[in-house]
Amino acid sequence: MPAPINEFKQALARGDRQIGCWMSFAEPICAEVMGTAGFDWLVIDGEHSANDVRSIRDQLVALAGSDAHPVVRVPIGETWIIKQALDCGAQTILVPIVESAEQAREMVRAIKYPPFGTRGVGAAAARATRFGEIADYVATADDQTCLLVQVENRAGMAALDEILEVEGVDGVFIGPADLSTDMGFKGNSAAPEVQEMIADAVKRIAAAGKAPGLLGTTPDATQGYFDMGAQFLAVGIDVLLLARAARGLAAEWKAK
Ligand SMILES: O=C(O)C(=O)C[C@H](O)[C@@H](O)CO
Repeated sequence: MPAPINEFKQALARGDRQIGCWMSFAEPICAEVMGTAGFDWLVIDGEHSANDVRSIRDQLVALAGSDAHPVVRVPIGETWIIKQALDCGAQTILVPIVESAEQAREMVRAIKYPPFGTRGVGAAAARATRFGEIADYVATADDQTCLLVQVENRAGMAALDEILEVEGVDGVFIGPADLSTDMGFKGNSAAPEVQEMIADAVKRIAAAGKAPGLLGTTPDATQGYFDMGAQFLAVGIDVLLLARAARGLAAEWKAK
């Protein structure tokens, strides 16, 4: 039995648009609810949410019955956390703050087994192999792992062309919040200068045959990124969905 097919990776390779959502509650039951919504992909955010490897694992379990593909964002691009996420059953890894082609190559190696890669071999007892049931996992997993790197500051943008030449990078996510802050537009990813840089990066990513990705947290921003051609596009964050709905409901009934 081979490793599960990564249909999200295949969709990106076909050029299909994939609509997703960020998950920041760091709670399995919330992931299970989000898994019923109909998104193509869902981010388990290990960078800006109170996630650890156990909660990441538990959210992967919660999404096992969903058609939404789980994307695990690790807190930082380090091999030890990536191998833990992969052994927990993640197949798609999102790495924040990638600033060079060498860093991107290191991340590609981290999601692949030796001799090409550096991923540690501990799958026999891991959830990734269904605890040993997937006998051919180690031999077949590399084709199903998917690497998405985040380019989200001026250094990364300066290295974007070299990053795009790295084989094994499947997609490049532009982080609007971090990019705008690094560009000097703190809290203002809508600044024309930021939007111009994002639009240019999306074109270059697509022209290189990689998938461009973005996250919009307001209708206008999301529509703008959709129109730019973002291929894997997150259209919201679970925490904001609840917070905004709750505030609106309270205001509606308290105003009566
Ligand atoms: O820089 C960004 O924007 C991202 O990487 C997404 C944020 O980290 C996400 O948490 C929304 O603020």
